[in-house]
Amino acid sequence: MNITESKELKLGNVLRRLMSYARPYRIGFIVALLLLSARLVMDVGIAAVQQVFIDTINSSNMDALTRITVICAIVCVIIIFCLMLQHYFRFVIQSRMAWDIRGKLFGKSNRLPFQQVQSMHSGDLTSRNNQDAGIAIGMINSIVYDLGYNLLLCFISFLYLAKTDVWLALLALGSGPLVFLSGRFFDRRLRKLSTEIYAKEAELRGILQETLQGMAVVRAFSLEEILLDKYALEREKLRRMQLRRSLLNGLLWQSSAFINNIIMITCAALIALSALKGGTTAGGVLAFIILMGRVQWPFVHMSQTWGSVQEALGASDRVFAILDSPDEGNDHASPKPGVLPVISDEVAALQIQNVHYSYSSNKSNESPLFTGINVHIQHGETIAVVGPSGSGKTTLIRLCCGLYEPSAGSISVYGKSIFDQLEEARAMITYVPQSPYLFSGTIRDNIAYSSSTATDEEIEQAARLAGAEEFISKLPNGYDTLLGEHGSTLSGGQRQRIAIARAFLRNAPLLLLDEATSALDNESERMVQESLDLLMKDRTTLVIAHRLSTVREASRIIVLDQGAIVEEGTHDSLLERNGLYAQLYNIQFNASEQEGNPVDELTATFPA
Ligand SMILES: Nc1ncnc2c1ncn2[C@@H]1O[C@H](COP(=O)(O)OP(=O)(O)OP(=O)(O)O)[C@@H](O)[C@H]1O
Repeated sequence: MNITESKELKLGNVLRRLMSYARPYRIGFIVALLLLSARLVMDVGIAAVQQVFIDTINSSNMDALTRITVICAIVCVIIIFCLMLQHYFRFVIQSRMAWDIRGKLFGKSNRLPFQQVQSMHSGDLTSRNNQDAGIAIGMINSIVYDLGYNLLLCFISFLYLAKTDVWLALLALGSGPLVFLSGRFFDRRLRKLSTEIYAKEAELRGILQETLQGMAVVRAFSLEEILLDKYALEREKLRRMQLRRSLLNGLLWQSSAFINNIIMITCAALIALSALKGGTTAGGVLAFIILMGRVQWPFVHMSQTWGSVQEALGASDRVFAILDSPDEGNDHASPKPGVLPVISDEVAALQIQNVHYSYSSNKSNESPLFTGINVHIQHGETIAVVGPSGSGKTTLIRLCCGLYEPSAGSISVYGKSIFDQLEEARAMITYVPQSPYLFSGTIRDNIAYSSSTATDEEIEQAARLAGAEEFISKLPNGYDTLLGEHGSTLSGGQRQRIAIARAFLRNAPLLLLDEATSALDNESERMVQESLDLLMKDRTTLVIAHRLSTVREASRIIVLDQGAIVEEGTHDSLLERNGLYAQLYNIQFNASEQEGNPVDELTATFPA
């Protein structure tokens, strides 16, 4: 199932699943429900007390009046204390449940197939985690506490009314289902509209997020107006949807209130008539009218809050669409850090066998990128992948990391299948992407992400090997310097060296490297390249190569074109062959030499 198309789940199913989040807090949940009975005493008691007050005033009994007043005051204080406690319990439990479901969503987002996450906007995932999860948990609490309480109130009030006039009590009760059913006409529309509104809100959040992240480009290209218009257009669509939802909610509320009021007036007139005939006292009429409201209220409340329940169901559908998605790979065992298979020359370091892959899930629409690609790398080899832009170099590396799942074929790392033994296979890999991703936090944390058990000495050793020590020591707090978002307070070369330090610390036997093409100044370029050379030493490496030096020194070069390996060999043999590789080489380097610019082996880049 595509995550973005949420499936409508049955109400019972949603409630059961959401209630499972209350299980760890069941004692507090029950205590909160018991404390709620204080409100029941207040709501039913107030009618009884008013009846007694009026009848006592009519009989002019001053002693009884004083006694009742004092008892009422004491009971009131106790009730208020219980309700405060109930409110506290309810808040704590609700926030813990929301915390738990958000934690589950966060964990799940990290295990979803990479391609699925790529197809979603990060703003959408953020919305599901923050807003939708909160709304879903809020619904379950409001159903259990408010609806549960109101139904109990209805039952007790009904018993009290039946004591006065059983037929009128039944009439008041009978109006309830009528009120509730009148609102059901709007259910489906409200739920569908709510799902659409949450998706649109997520989209808007995404636009905002993207604009903030790309602020430098926005300013440099003066995109402010264009983006504002785009935002305003989507905002207007959202406003209209919200307006439609509010109209539907208004209709739902008013239709239930209308039926309720008609029945209320009829019953009030009939009980007043009964009092005139001596059937009850003035206090009895007052108590009857108050309690009749209590009997009808749960249905009115249910009918009106049913709209909110439909909205919350829309949010729940979006939350469960994530939680119900299968994890990436077929390996559902927990990771076993540090359990590396024995490396032997008999087992290929990387074996890509007959792999087929297409970005489109609907294969008839788009021709596949790979149709049976084979790569075999022995331990210790360095294989450079070159090819024109869009030929499939990055996709190949991502397939090796298990980020994408091929439609056919197999990939194994040191004998471990990347799909059936994903965690074990990944433990053998270090992936250094073209643009390093740094998290907010300290430099130390950022290096340590690749090994949860690393000591400070090991982290510093990794930084030293990556040539990062010098600039880190000049920072105000050294390794404990806090980085800005995505490491924005560091230069491009410094960020790359932190990423290389991470790779040293991980110390996995297979290095998957996407060489950076971004222009660094010659000095930074040289330093980064030296660190990378050191990293590649004694490791098996599959590198998307851009530097001439990397390509020249590779044990083998694979030339990709439109998803197929069109040439394979060493630098000299491929030049001799005079095919695509020689063509790419000549465009870049011969031309530059002919123009009188000698090629710098370290910094010269291969075309992509
Ligand atoms: N997420 C994606 N969804 C759909 N198509 C994609 C996606 N990523 C890449 N492609 C397509 O797959 C093909 C190969 O892309 P890939 O990024 O692997 O090429 P590349 O050789 O690494 O290119 P470059 O050197 O420009 O980085 C391209 O045609 C590209 O448009």
